[in-house]
Amino acid sequence: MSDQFKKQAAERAAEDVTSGMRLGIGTGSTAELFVHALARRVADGLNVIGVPTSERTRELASSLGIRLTTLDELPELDLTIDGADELDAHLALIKGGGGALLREKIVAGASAEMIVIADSSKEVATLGKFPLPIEVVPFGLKATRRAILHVLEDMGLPQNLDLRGGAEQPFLTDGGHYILDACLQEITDPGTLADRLVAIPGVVDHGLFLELATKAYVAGTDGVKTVLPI
Ligand SMILES: O=C(CO)[C@H](O)[C@H](O)COP(=O)(O)O
Repeated sequence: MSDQFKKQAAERAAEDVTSGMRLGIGTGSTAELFVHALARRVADGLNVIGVPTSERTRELASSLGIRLTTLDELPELDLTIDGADELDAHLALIKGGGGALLREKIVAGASAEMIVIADSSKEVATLGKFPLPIEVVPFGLKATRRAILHVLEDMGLPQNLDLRGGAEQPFLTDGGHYILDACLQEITDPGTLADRLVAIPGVVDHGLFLELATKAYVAGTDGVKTVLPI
């Protein structure tokens, strides 16, 4: 069922794309459904250019005939469309379940608008049930991990931090970094947590996307609803 909802949200977002747009194209299963919907419109004559947020998305979009470039070639975008792991009523997000958070955030930050596409299971009152991905450089991993744990302790948050993929074969992002997933349950002050995490040397970025999304299409049993940040 959730796949059907993801498809409905993705197809609704594809309707918002108009000819001439410079698009950021997200990563994940919902974003992939958007890529398919966009490719159908491109085949019908829609003229757009896209910047993918991962190598995975680049391969799919290019195989479906969507014209692509890089953010270096096109540093200003009109619209990014991407999935999310969680969204709240302010359209604060947790992203990075697919490991593409850094490029996703850079691309969303370069875009005038960001539309989130999701099934209704992703809507939450408070962010944090989904583990927060924190992207770190491999050098000094243990020291960086300790510094993150210190911040979590200081903020009264649970100190559960897992290296994605495990120590034997850590997951590597497109940028060659590791991901630490923080199981926090309830993030009551995402702004402070975001600021404190990025201030740690060794932390590249984290999956809190604050004040980036301008609209969401959330699909569920009642159809696709439009959510604007409160
Ligand atoms: O942030 C992401 C990838 O880094 C995805 O947008 C997020 O994980 C949602 O994925 P899906 O659409 O497969 O549920």
